[in-house]
Amino acid sequence: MHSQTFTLFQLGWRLSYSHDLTLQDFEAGYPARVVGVHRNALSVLSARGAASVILSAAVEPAITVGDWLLLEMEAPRVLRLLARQSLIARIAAGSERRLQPIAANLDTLFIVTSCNDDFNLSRLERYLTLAFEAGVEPVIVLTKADLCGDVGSYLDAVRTIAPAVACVPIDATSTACAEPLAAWLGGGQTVAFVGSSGVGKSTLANTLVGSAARVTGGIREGDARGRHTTTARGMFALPSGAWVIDTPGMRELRVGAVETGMNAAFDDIERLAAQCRFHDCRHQGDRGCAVEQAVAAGTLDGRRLANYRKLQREAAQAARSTKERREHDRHYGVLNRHAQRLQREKKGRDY
Ligand SMILES: Nc1nc2c(ncn2[C@@H]2O[C@H](COP(=O)(O)OP(=O)(O)OP(=O)(O)O)[C@@H](O)[C@H]2O)c(=O)[nH]1
Ligand SMILES: [Zn+2]
Repeated sequence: MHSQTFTLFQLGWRLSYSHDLTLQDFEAGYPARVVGVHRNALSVLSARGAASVILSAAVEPAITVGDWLLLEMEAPRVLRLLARQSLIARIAAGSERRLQPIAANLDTLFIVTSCNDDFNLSRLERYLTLAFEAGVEPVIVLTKADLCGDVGSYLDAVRTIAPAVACVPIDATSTACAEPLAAWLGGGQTVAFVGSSGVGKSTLANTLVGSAARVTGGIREGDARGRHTTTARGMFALPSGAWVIDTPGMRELRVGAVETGMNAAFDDIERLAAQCRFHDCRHQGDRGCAVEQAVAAGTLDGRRLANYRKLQREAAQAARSTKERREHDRHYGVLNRHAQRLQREKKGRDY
């Protein structure tokens, strides 16, 4: 897939990963980054070039795109999964509700929405929560700005919910959009896109691949492989040297809510809550509630509070399901061991 070799820095290596490695580790193995996850194998890139690592049952099953691994010096075998700097995980579909890693070691999450009916503050709050929970810097990308007569009002609206988050209006179809996003697309930086269908995620990725290709001498211009890159599943390099993680998991991300992310995404509400008269205030008709007073005074949007409550309920629900699952597993494990013992005893009698 990638014929070039990359330096560790180009692959997104950070000094902090070295802190996770001992001298023995460096003697026994070398770091490699996961760029593709297949049923039985991983595609990795390292300073040695591209390699395929066969997954054995013994290997950690939760390795995901973007992960850094320590590979054995002699054969491409996984010695260890290095501690992640950030991780986007989702609650797996189905009744089990396991946390499934989707993308690791991202620097930036581009939250993509358009300057039209797709624009929805509650959805943005969800994505912001997700980014903060994952430990990734969010950047809000407002596409279709070229079709909108009043981009300023969208920027103002974003400012009311996330004054500290960068918000960049663009025309995703124009190569000019690479410039305002350049700060997050430097060499060795890793990004991913989230957003509803039709907001321009693919368009933006294609433009970023295409525009820079043209700048760097047209190597990819008209080359079918260049186009193909953006639809490949996994992690691919932009000509700017940044990495984009684009996997089915990323596209199907269901935005759940989790506490750490909520504290960051709703820090204004958290700060108000600290001023409520009772420290166990539920902010629902409780006496001396600073949060509800702020809504009454018009300094806090009632919609935002309602969304906060909704995400809190979902987080509580998810936590409950995880606990129930653990109890179910434990119960099932006991039953299973019991059945196995009965079978062994029966066998013993048969001999
Ligand atoms: N004028 C204009 N059109 C845009 C812009 N961004 C996206 N589009 C158009 O919107 C349509 C949908 O864009 P896509 O890139 O397919 O959207 P997506 O987010 O990848 O959608 P999914 O693949 O369904 O998740 C395409 O026809 C794009 O050309 C923009 O900034 N300006
Ligand atoms: Zn309160």
